Amino acid sequence: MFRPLKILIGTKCPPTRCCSAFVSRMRFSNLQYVNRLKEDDEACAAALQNAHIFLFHRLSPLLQRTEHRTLRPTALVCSGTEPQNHRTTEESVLIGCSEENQAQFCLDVGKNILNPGSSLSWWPETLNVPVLQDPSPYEPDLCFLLQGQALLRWNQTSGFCSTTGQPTHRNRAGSQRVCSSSGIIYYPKMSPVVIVLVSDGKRCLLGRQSSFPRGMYSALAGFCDMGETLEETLRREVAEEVGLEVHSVSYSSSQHWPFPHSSFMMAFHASVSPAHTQVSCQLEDARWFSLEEITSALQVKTPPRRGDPPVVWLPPKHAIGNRLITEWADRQRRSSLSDTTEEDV
Ligand SMILES: NC(=O)C1=CN([C@@H]2O[C@H](COP(=O)(O)OP(=O)(O)OC[C@H]3O[C@@H](n4cnc5c(N)ncnc54)[C@H](OP(=O)(O)O)[C@@H]3O)[C@@H](O)[C@H]2O)C=CC1
Ligand SMILES: [Mg+2]
Repeated sequence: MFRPLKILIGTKCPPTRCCSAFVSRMRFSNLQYVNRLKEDDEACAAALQNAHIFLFHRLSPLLQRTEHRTLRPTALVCSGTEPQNHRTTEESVLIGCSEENQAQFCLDVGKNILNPGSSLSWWPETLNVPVLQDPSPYEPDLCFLLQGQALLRWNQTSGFCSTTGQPTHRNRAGSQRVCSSSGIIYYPKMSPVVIVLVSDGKRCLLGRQSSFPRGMYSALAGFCDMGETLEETLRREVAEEVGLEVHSVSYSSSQHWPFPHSSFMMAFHASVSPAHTQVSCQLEDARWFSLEEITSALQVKTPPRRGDPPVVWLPPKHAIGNRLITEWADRQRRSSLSDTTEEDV
C-alpha cells in the first residue's frame, strides 16, 4: 500500500490516482528517499542519527539466536540523542530504509579494530546506544544483509583509484567513491554469472567442485567472459564443464550473490537430447539425478559431517541453485501427474 512520506509533501502528482502501486512505490515511496540519501551527504548524516545500524564483524553479519531458535541480525538503534562514535558516522553504509522511513545502515565493527575472535559484547556499551530488541520485520528476508555485506566489502577493497593509484573517498552513504586526484567516480560492481540446470527430460544434471561443502551438488555455473551474451556463456560453460551441447534454453530468475565478490546470478533451465547425455567432467564430479533422488536430497538440511554416510546435499533455500532444482522437480511431478491422468482416461 502506498504511504505518503513527510519528505514528499509538496509532490505534485497524487500518486494513487495516476500511477500503478508499483510505479508509486518506485517514484514516491521510501525508495526515492534512499536515492536522495545517496546523493545528499548532509541528509544522509542526519538520517544516520535516527537509524538502525546492522552490525558485521569482518564481513560476517552479527546474528543472535532467538527464543524460537531462529537467527536474527543485530542492530544498533540510534535515537538522535547520543553522540555518535566517529567510526559509526564515517564507515556505516546505507542499505535501505524501513516503511516508516527509518534509514538502515551496515557497519563492520571487526575491521582493524578487534583481534580475530575477540568478544563484541563491549561494542553497544561503548556506543552508548541500545541494541535492537525486536528486529522481527527483518527476519523473513535477510537479503538486505547480503546487500550490506557486498557494499561493505566493496568499500573495504576500493580504497585506491585503479587509474591514478591515489586514495578514493566515499560519499556518506558509501554508494560511490571518488578519486582524490582525478575525480573519477567508482560505483559498486557485480560480475555477471550464468547458472543453469540441464535436463534430459527425465533427469537433471548437477555438479560439484572440490571447494563445495562435503556432499554438496549444484546446478552448473560460470562467469561471463567480456563480450559474451548470456546464451553464449551458458553454452560454453556447459560444454567446458560437462562436455554437453544444450538446446531449448529458458530463463528462470536472478539473484545477487555476494560470494566471493558480488556476482549477479542469472538462472536458466536448458535441455539436452536424451540421445546425448554422456558426461565428460571437468569438475570434481557431475552426474544425472532422478526425480526421486532430488526429492530426497531436498529433505537434507545440513551438509553431512566427517564420518557420516555419504549423502547428497543441495544448495540452501535462499540460493538460486535451490530454486532451479525445486522448479525442475515441481515441473517433473506435474508432468508425471498429467501422464498418469491421461493413462487413467
Ligand atoms: N547462488 C547459488 O545457488 C550458486 C552460486 N554460485 C556462484 O556462482 C559463481 C560462479 O561459479 P563458478 O562455478 O565458481 O564459476 P566458473 O565456473 O566461472 O569458475 C570460477 C573461476 O573462474 C575464474 N573467473 C573468471 N571470471 C571471474 C570473476 N569475474 N570473478 C571471479 N572469478 C572469475 C576464476 O578463476 P581463477 O581464480 O583461476 O582466475 C574462478 O576460480 C561463484 O561466485 C559461485 O559462488 C555457484 C553455484 C550456485
Ligand atoms: Mg563453474
